[in-house]
Parts: sequence; C-alpha cells; structure tokens
Amino acid sequence: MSAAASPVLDIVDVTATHGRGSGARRTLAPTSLRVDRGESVAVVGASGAGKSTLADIVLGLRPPADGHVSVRGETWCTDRTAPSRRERHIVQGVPQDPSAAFVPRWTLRTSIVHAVRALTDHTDVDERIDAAATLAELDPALLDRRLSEVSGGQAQRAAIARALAVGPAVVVADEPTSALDPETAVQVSTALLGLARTTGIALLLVTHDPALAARCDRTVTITAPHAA
Ligand SMILES: Nc1ncnc2c1ncn2[C@@H]1O[C@H](COP(=O)(O)OP(=O)(O)OP(=O)(O)O)[C@@H](O)[C@H]1O
Repeated sequence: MSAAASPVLDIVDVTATHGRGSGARRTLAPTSLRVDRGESVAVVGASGAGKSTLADIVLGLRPPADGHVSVRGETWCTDRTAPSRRERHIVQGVPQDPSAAFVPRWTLRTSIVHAVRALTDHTDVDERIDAAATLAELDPALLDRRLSEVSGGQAQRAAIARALAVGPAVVVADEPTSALDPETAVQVSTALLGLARTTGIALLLVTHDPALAARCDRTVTITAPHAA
C-alpha cells in the first residue's frame, strides 16, 4: 500500500463555528487535507482565515462543526466525539509561545515528566525525555533549568522535546518560530522539519512565513469562509 493511501493525519471536510445561536458564525471553510508519515505540510492563509482554528481542532481542543479527523486510520474527532484521554498522546502541539508548555516554577524537565506521566504509561520517562531533547537539538542538561533560565530558542526546543517525549504520530505547530529572532527561527524550524523526516511524525505547521512554508514538503492555503 502506498503512503498516499494511508495518511497519518486525514482531515475530511472539517468546518468550524464560533459563537452560539443567532451569534454563530462560520470561521473555517470546509477543509480537507492529508499528511503522510514523515511529511511536513504548511498551512498558510490570510489573517483570520481559520488556521489556528484548524490547528485547535486537530489538537482536539475544539470540536469541528462538521467533518472529521482521523489519525492512523482511526477516528480522532468529529462534531460529536472528542479524543479520549488515552488517545491524547497521539497528537501533540508546539505552541507559538513556549511558556504555554511549561510551569514557570518547575524545571523544564519536571513539566515534561508531568506531561508524559499524564498522557502515557511509559516507565522510561527520563530516557524518553533525553532522547526527545536530543532530537530537538537541545542539550538535555538544559532541561534542569527553569523557563526563565533559558533563551527563547532553547525554550522552543524544549517545547518540541515535550511534544516528542509522549510519542505522538502527529505534531501540530502553530507559528512555532514567530517569537524567535530570524537566525534562531531558522535553527528551530530546521530541527522541527528534520525530526519529522527522521522520526516519521506527520507535521502540520501553521505559518505566516513564506520562507518557512517553502521548506515544508507541501503547502495548503486556506481561505476565510466569507471570502470563499
Ligand atoms: N474565541 C473566538 N470567538 C469568536 N470568534 C473567534 C474566536 N477565535 C477565533 N475567532 C474567529 O475565527 C476566525 C478564524 O480565526 P483564527 O485565529 O483561526 O485565524 P488565523 O487564520 O489563525 O488568523 P491569524 O493568522 O491572524 O492568527 C477569525 O474570524 C476569528 O475572528
């Protein structure tokens, strides 16, 4: 069977609505896309097109209004079903602001340990975290620092390591380098794109940066519903 016949991530006719009742408004036009094993797909589009909304749906943070998302051939979410706690490790996010991924008073490692324990039954937690840090091109020793004690680029690599440590099939990165200086942004995005290829993770990357989108395997442009 070819890779194209069995995508890791399959988004089928997904739409979104914000608001309720007479205030309800379509905020994501029907969107379908597939991401294969080891593939990176950039999601681009004008501000307000619904890119972050799509990312939130794939992360299981909000339900689609219609359509469904499958991961590895299994239903991940629909307008009626959310991912269960047991499934949550399968799709992980890398946020725009890495501080969203860490508890400031804890070391980075402690935050990651909590995430791995909350989402998996793994017993080799420290080994997994060290391996994930290495994949994210971060010296594992830096994980013994707090968020305030590392640079923005190191914090974002730690956020990537946090996502990897739980063993996802899909990583959703929403503007993962927009808070970084240009040189660090290139280094972090190189690590992210490289690990998709080496680990086989399907990477969905929301970006405004045409240069970053061009480095992904494919680009999908979404358009706001009212402009469709
Ligand atoms: N909590 C909310 N309540 C109401 N409308 C919302 C909410 N969050 C987002 N929207 C609307 O949904 C639409 C899509 O927003 P979204 O953040 O997904 O766009 P985006 O493409 O990621 O934009 P940007 O590139 O500016 O980040 C926008 O019209 C936005 O105003």
